[in-house]
Amino acid sequence: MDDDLLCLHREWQVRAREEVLNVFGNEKPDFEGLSRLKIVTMILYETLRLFPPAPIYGRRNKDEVKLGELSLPAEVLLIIPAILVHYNKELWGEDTKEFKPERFSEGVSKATNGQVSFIPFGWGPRICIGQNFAMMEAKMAIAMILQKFSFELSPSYTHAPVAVVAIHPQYGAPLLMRKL
Ligand code: HEM
Repeated sequence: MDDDLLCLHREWQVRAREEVLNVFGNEKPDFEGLSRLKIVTMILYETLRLFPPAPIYGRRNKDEVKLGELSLPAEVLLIIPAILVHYNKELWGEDTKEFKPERFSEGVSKATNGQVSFIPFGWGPRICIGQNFAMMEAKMAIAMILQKFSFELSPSYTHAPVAVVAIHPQYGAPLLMRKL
């Protein structure tokens, strides 16, 4: 999904490549450098907002709990619609459907005004244990691709995100890669 969005928004592909080349040149990305990638991180967050791989997930409350005016008996299955939260206009503004990595230019808490409105990895004590690993892995893959290739969507691409367990492009995302 990230590569697709960088094809559709070439200006962000250019900005991300500039950053990657500034930080690593043609050297292999290392952990310290990956932590300094700001533009790439903004792009990743915005991609996770628009296309959260886990669009909904469930939680079961162990004991009876009061939630605002609701009283939930024990063992109720709660479905958390992360994708609806990510597209909520009250939380994100009228441009919620647009790809705008600049929302995250000052980090997640600024982008969300301190609310729990960005939840691609869940939230609270059971937040995804692999989130840092997943972010590092994605940054490394993107950095290595950006160092060596420019890319655009193949004309055969059809935009058809589908959720079967995780959100992914239904017909794949064929890219045309050009060696730099
Ligand atoms: C982009 C990649 C990933 C996304 C979007 C993601 C998303 C999530 C979400 C939403 C949850 C919470 C589910 C719930 O509350 O029911 C979760 C939990 C979890 N994730 Fe991930 N995840 C990702 C990558 C990974 C990776 C790479 C690992 C392992 C290396 C991992 C391991 C786990 C584990 C073990 C839990 C359960 C934590 C617990 O219940 O205490 N995830 N993940």
